[in-house]
Amino acid sequence: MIQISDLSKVYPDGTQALNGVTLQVRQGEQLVLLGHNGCGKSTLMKCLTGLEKPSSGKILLDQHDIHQLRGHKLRKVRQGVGCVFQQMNLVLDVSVLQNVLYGAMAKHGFWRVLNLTASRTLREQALWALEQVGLAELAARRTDMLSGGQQQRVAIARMLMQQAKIVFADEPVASLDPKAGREVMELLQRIVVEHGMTLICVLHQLDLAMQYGHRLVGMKKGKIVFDDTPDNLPAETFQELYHA
Ligand SMILES: Nc1ncnc2c1ncn2[C@@H]1O[C@H](COP(=O)(O)OP(=O)(O)OP(=O)(O)O)[C@@H](O)[C@H]1O
Repeated sequence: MIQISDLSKVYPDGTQALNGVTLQVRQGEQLVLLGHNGCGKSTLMKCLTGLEKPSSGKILLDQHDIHQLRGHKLRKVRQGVGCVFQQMNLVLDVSVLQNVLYGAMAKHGFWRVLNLTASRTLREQALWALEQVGLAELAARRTDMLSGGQQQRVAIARMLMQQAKIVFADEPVASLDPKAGREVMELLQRIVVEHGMTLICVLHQLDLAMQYGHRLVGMKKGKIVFDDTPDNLPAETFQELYHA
């Protein structure tokens, strides 16, 4: 369960990016965040992943306040959180297998997840994760030799390796062509459903949002302006949301 209570964020230059966001996301829910450029979606994702500190309010991930935790306890909570971001957060000059092995770093430490020193079990797990995303045959390839869609698949394999319970995806298909984007969303949804993960995903494509979100949350000027299932949202609501 993710509980966000009255979250606000004011950047040092005075920009108010979030203004009293309150949201509860149940285990296994797939939520899509929508909204015009600059409405605060990425800031919310950064607060959720701990990259930005909120100015006020609280975020509980499975009852743990991530902005209060330190050291071992923080690492333990982070271990259960997978990220698939637009800037893919992969290490590009190492192998695909190595990137997937990094998914086990929070649990096993840096030295034990290096390809040369990792246990056979860990390497088998990483290969299994790559099989799940259809990339096992590219395990030894340098990551920067993969296409954008393949790199996103590696990020999904890494999150499987991590045994993530919660997945934050910030515009995971933004840099992909429509076909590759749809394939990545299809894969992400299948993995999330199969493993009972909770997903919060920022999307700009309304068709993808309608197809892959069980729940759509719209933001405007740092606030939530709707929160409903795709079936319950009239087309005008979307138009209003994206009206400049
Ligand atoms: N580091 C920062 N310092 C100051 N202002 C920032 C910073 N990061 C974001 N902002 C501002 O905060 C507001 C929200 O930005 P944010 O990136 O969260 O929006 P967004 O909805 O993700 O937009 P997009 O869809 O374009 O990615 C914007 O006005 C943006 O200019």
